[in-house]
Amino acid sequence: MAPSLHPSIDNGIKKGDANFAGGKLYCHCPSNKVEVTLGSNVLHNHACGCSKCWKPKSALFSVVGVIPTDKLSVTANKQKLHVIDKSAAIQRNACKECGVHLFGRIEVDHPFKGLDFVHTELSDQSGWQEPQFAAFVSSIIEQGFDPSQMDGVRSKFKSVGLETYDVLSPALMDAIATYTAQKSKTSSKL
Ligand SMILES: N[C@@H](CCC(=O)N[C@@H](CS)C(=O)NCC(=O)O)C(=O)O
Ligand SMILES: [Zn+2]
Ligand SMILES: [Zn+2]
Repeated sequence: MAPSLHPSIDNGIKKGDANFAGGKLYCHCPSNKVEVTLGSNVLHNHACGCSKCWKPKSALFSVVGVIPTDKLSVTANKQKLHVIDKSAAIQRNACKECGVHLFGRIEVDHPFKGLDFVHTELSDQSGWQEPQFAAFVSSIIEQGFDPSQMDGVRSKFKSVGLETYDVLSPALMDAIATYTAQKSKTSSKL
């Protein structure tokens, strides 16, 4: 059997609702769940193969999107959250009990500062933006995936309509490079 990329991708992608206004995310604890309320839909939702993003059990990829920081609030059991790696650019706030990542926040100077990273599968509502592309695909090899099986992974993504990249999508890489150019004041010379 082919390995699971992610439960929301394996059997084809369900389109989101352009008018969806947001909803709640919950951790996996059976009780006293951490609850996060999102005041809008997410943007740039995508599969991520990196080793740092939270993924459901037996999935090779995470599915993660972004939302402006001011649209996110922790509305229950905030005391159960801790930052798993304080040295990372994305401060991933995870539940101490079940390990689920509720949101990742950028506190340092960074092109994506002001955006929080969230996993909409932690919601029981539908309408969230569907995954748009797959990022950090080759990173799954670093976590033990057999490199000879990568063609199968990339063709599976393509078969459900997702382009694959080994870093981020061209649009996001351009946004990062634009930020870097502006910061080093080189953009005026081009
Ligand atoms: N190959 C590395 C890639 C890690 C990486 O760069 N992840 C990206 C996508 S989430 C990132 O922006 N990380 C910033 C961070 O984790 O703070 C891994 O799998 O650990
Ligand atoms: Zn939990
Ligand atoms: Zn990642």
